[in-house]
Order: sequence, then structure tokens, then C-alpha cells
Amino acid sequence: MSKQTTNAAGQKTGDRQQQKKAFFEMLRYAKPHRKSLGWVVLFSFFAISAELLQPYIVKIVIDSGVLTGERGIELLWLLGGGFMVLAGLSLLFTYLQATRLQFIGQSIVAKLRKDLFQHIYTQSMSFFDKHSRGSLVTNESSDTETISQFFTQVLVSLIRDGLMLILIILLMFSLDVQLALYCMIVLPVIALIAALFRRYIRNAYRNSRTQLSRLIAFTAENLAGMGLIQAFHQEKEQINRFQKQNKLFLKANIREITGNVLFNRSFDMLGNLSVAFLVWIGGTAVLSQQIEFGVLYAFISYMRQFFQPINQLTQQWNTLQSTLVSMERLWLIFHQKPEVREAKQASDKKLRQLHKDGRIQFEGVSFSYDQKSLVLKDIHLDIRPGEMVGIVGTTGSGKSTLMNLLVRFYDPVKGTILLDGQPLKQIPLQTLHQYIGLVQQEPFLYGGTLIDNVRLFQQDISKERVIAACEAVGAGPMVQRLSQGYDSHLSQNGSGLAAGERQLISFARILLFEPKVLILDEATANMDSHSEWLIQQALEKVSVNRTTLVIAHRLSTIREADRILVMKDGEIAEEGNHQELLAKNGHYATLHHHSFKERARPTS
Ligand SMILES: Nc1ncnc2c1ncn2[C@@H]1O[C@H](COP(=O)(O)OP(=O)(O)OP(=O)(O)O)[C@@H](O)[C@H]1O
Repeated sequence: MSKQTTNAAGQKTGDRQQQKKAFFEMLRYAKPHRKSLGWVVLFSFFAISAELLQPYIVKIVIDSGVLTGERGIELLWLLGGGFMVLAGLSLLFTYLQATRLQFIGQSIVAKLRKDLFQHIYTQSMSFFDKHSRGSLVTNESSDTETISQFFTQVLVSLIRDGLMLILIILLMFSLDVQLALYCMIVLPVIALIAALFRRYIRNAYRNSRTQLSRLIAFTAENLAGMGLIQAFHQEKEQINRFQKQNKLFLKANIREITGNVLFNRSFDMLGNLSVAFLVWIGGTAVLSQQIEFGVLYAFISYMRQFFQPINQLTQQWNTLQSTLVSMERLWLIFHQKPEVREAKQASDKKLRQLHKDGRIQFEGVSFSYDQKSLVLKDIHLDIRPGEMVGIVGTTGSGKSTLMNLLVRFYDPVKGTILLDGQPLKQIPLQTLHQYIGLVQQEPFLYGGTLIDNVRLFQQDISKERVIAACEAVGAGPMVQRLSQGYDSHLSQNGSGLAAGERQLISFARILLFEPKVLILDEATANMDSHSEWLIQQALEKVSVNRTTLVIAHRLSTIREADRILVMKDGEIAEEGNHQELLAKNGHYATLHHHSFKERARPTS
């Protein structure tokens, strides 16, 4: 029985019915390859027939007594030639079947990988709250690979080995019914022993896979936290923890390998025992002239060949089990619908209107991440086109959530958000994201040149335009310091660029993609005063003619804003400009007081 569990996304896994559904749904990927699969079955049939006819030829040679006849040598040449031709044909058809099947399997999995990647891209942010990046990487790489094994190994085994078993049984019965029946008694016993043995190996295999993924997760987590580990001199402790995990993996691996070796050798022994049994039973029959010697020879050959497919099939049974688990995992992802739905249609006229102003309205907006506690409570807000609005508040007060709703990472549970009078839900997501530019605290860089990072790989944007945007936000001196200037290769971790310099790249993106609304979410957090100054300069450039919303912990960043919103417990507690809010002597004045004290505190 399979063990049922619940995954990180709260979905039930390990349910047989669900695995069955997943299996049949994934099989649909093979549908376009029906014809090719037909060829594979045909090639397999020819290959196996050519293989199984070889002992039959030897049987004829032995039993017909051709060698003792007049044309003995001539016939021997003929039969020997026939034997060679059959061996050659078997090789040829095996090759054709294997290459065609590999092609089908790899094509199916390439399509599956593409569909999965595309599907993940259609998901809303709530999906990524439930599924960790690590598990999605595993789905995209390791699960698809396991499924590929199904199409390239399990399927071939089912076809080839299944056919082979049937043909051997048919040949045995056609040669001698009684001897065939004796074989049929021995074989199920052996198959049962093999199946039991395989179960032990399957558990060992699962255990070693689990230990391996734990080791990978541990390594990934450690590399991500390397700064912290070094700063706190935790290297020795981490190496010890790694070693513990490593030993567990080693132990599990050795158990699996030992199981496999034992199984294979025992299987050989069982094979020999059954051949001995056959020699004894068959030999007696030959001596009492019930069967001819050639028949016994053919039986012994077929008995040996019989073990090959049984061994293969039991091995593939294990692969099939892991495939079912992987298929179920992907199936669960494929069945996740994005919570934020794309607008069915938005009229062209309305879309044109969108590109005019940049007015933002929140009408009684409430939101909850968990459908229980409200993170935003009945927000009413009207932001004028071109206005610069600062948003401040204590941590967890809902500032980022407010912006997450504006870019439709999530939808409000109550109320409406309007852009230029148009409800967000009616605006196509692509238009919306062209309309709003988001600069987050940690700018994301892709592996690629600086140019491509600014134009986000959109090749129709010329290099000259990228350079002009970078120069305009003051990124020129930074680029000059890089060894290959604008063609320098950047990586996800920034390739030695300071936080402020990476942020300038985000600003250049804004100038290039020209969104009407700009959101800065803690864009100057964790920066030294020089970087903050650079960003402040850039902000002045990019905020011209744009509605700009700036979330900031440092009040100096938003001091000059037209309006400042002070958030507290999911509500707008105060609003006004810097002077007005100070005069109120409320939350803003308290925040300002704390921030002033923090700045004035001497650094040790
Ligand atoms: N993805 C999420 N899933 C569940 N809860 C979340 C999620 N993101 C934020 N929250 C919770 O929502 C509340 C508001 O968070 P939010 O990030 O909007 O606050 P914030 O004012 O921007 O805080 P900070 O200044 O620390 O960034 C917090 O209690 C936070 O824990």
C-alpha cells in the first residue's frame, strides 16, 4: 500500500486513485507518437522473433539428423548461415526499436518540461508562497527525468519483455506440452521470490533517494547562507552536519548496491537451479525417448532466456513506482489554477485610456493572505496622475501588500482597485505590467550581459537606447569600471556590483520600458549613504511624469514626496506632506523621531 502524505502546498499525495489519474493523463503525451510506437512494437516483435528462432534452428540441426545425411555439410552451412542472419536481424531490429523509442521518450519529456515551465509562469504569487523554489526545480528537472525513464525504459520493457515472455511460452508449448507445464510450475515461484526481493531493493532505493535529496537541500541551504556561516564562524559545525548527512547517504547507497548485487547473483543461481531441474526432468524424458534431444536443448535455451525478461520486468516495476510518484507530483501542479485570473477582454478604447494618466484608486480594499486575518482593512485611496507618494509604517503594517495588490500579484478579498478609472481585473495582465514598473529591494539580475539585463533580453531594444538609459540614471561611471563595459557578463548574485549599483540597473530598466506608474519597494534599504544618494538622483530622473509610489523605512527618501501615507495594522493611519504630518505630532512624528535618533546614534 502506498503511504499518503500532505505536501508543502497542503495537497494530498500518495493516493492510488490520484496516481492512476495522473498516470493516464501523462500517457496522453504519448498520443501524438502513436504511429512511432506502433513501429516500436513491430521492431520489437521482429527482434525477439529473430532471437528466439536461433535455438530452434539448432534444435532442427540436432534432431533432423541432417549432418549424417549426404548433403550434411551443405545443410550445415545453410543452417549456420540462417543462424547468423537471424542474429544480425535481431541486432538491427533491436537498434531500430531502441533509437525510435529513445526519440519518442525524449520528445515527450521535452514537451512536458516546456508545458510545466509555461504553466508555472501562469501562476499567481500565492502559488509561489505554497511551492518552494527548490521543490519546483526538482519538479522541472528530476521529476521530468524520472518520467523520461518511464517512456524510454519501462515502456520498452513492457513491450519487449512482455512479448518475449509470451513468445517463449508459446514456443515451449509448441515443442512439448508436458515439459512446458513443468516449467510453468517452477517459474511463478521464481517470479514471486524475485518480486519479494525487489521490494526490499525498492525500499533501499527510496531511502537512498531521500537521503540524496536531503543532502542536496542541505548543501543548497548552506551555500545560500554562506555569508552568515562565515560571519559567525560556523564552518566546523556545518561541516559536521554535512558529514552526518553524507554518512547517512553513504549507508543508504551501500545498502542499495548490496541488495542489487545479492539479487542479481541469487537470480542467476535460481536460473541455474531451474535449468538443473529441467535437465533432470527433460533428461529422463530423452532417455525414455519421450522427447528428442534437440527439444531439450531448445528448452534449456528458452529457460535461460526466460529469466532475462522477468529480471527486467521486476526491475522496471521499481522505476514505475518512482514514475508514478513523479507523475502525481507534476499532475498536482498542472491542476493548480492561477488565483489571479487574466481579464477575459478589455476593449481597445479602454486600453488606450490607460496610457494617458496614471491615476490610482483604492475603493474599500481589504486583503488577507490566509483567508483568516486581514492584512489590509478597508483602504480608500486616490492618487493623482504624476503624484509622488511616500508610504511609511512599522514593519508588517501592510505597505508591500498594498503594492502587491496594485500589480495584481494577489486580488483583494473585498473592494476594487482602479487604474485610470478602469478596474484592475479588466486590464490584461500584460498591459498592467507594462503600465506599472516595480523596483524591489533586491534587484534581480539574470546571467547575461549588462545590456541584456537592462533590456531584459528584448532584442528589439537597441544597445544605444540601453546605454542612454544607463547614462541618464547615472550608471555610466559604474559601467566604466567594469572590465568589458556594457558587454560585461553579470550573474544572479551581481558579479561584484554593490547594492546601489545593481539598483541603478533597475532604474535604467524603468526608463527603457517607460511605465506610467512606478513603485519603489524599499529600494534604498541596506545601502550606504553614497549609494542612497545615487538612487535619490536616479529617482528624480525616473519619477518625472510618472505616478511614483515609494515605500521607505528611511524617511529621508520620501521627505520631498507630495504626500506621505502612514500605515498601521493594515490601515492608513495618517496622510499629508512631511510638514503637515510633523505638525500633527502623531505616528509619523514618532517614526521621524526614532529615525532621527537612529541616525544620530554614534557607530562603534
Ligand atoms: N506571502 C505572504 N504570505 C502570508 N503572509 C504574508 C505574506 N507576505 C506578507 N505577509 C504578512 O502580511 C503582513 C503585512 O506584510 P507586508 O510585507 O505587507 O508588510 P510591510 O509593511 O511591507 O513590512 P516590511 O516593512 O517589513 O516590508 C505581515 O504580517 C506579513 O507577515
